[in-house]
Amino acid sequence: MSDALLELDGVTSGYMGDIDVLRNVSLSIRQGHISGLIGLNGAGKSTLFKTIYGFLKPKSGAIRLHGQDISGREPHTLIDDGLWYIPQESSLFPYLTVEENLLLPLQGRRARYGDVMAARLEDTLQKFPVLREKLRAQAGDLSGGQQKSLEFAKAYMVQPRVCLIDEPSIGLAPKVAMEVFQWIKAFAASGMGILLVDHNVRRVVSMSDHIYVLSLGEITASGAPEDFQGDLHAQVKEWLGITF
Ligand SMILES: Nc1ncnc2c1ncn2[C@@H]1O[C@H](COP(=O)(O)OP(=O)(O)OP(=O)(O)O)[C@@H](O)[C@H]1O
Repeated sequence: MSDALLELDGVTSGYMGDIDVLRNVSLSIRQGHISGLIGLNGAGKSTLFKTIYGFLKPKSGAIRLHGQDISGREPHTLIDDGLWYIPQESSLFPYLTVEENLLLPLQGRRARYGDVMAARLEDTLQKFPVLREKLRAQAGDLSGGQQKSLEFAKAYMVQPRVCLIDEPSIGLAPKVAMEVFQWIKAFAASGMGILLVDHNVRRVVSMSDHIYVLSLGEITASGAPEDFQGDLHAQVKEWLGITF
């Protein structure tokens, strides 16, 4: 039996009719591991996230979370089963305060979180101190870096078993981006399984336990980071099928 938390087995998916954006994609995410996904613009990385998280229903193949097939399940039910998604675009409610944004996912799940909500909030504010002084501020009034902190703090509040993270460093100053990568490492160190996409390929390769290369909707290479060291620039071109 596989020890993967999340597993894709031959998944084919797309937005309309007979146009397949993802073709026969198989990958797995293990506890405490970062799986890095790299690919050119338009390769299908965001489509892969949307398919796993239930926004798109696979045409074929299976997506298993803790061994259960979740293909096509509603996103909110996946949260209950320990899956969380930090999308490239904001998932915050801009007119709610920082505190309301943090508590919202837990308030809808009182049976699970009712007893731990206050302690979880305090723990989260210790991990993300910048948010403590902004608790009563509207999320939409925060800077870009603070909003990204809030996205990760929200995930920390829920403490999922698997976290999908799409382009977390895009548009951030280098210092803030470094902080974001530290949070991701801390998430994995706490036992979370991570699927990470970022345009900073060198960073993704250096911090992942396993790499997948997605090219035109197909996984064209995969392996341990050691297999991906050396002349990264030339290798990336080869994996992605770029010839000049
Ligand atoms: N809502 C949609 N409807 C139809 N086609 C879409 C939709 N979203 C994306 N696509 C198409 O699916 C393909 C893959 O796009 P996707 O956004 O998944 O790629 P990506 O690897 O995440 O690229 P990027 O790095 O630019 O975000 C592209 O050809 C894109 O035009």
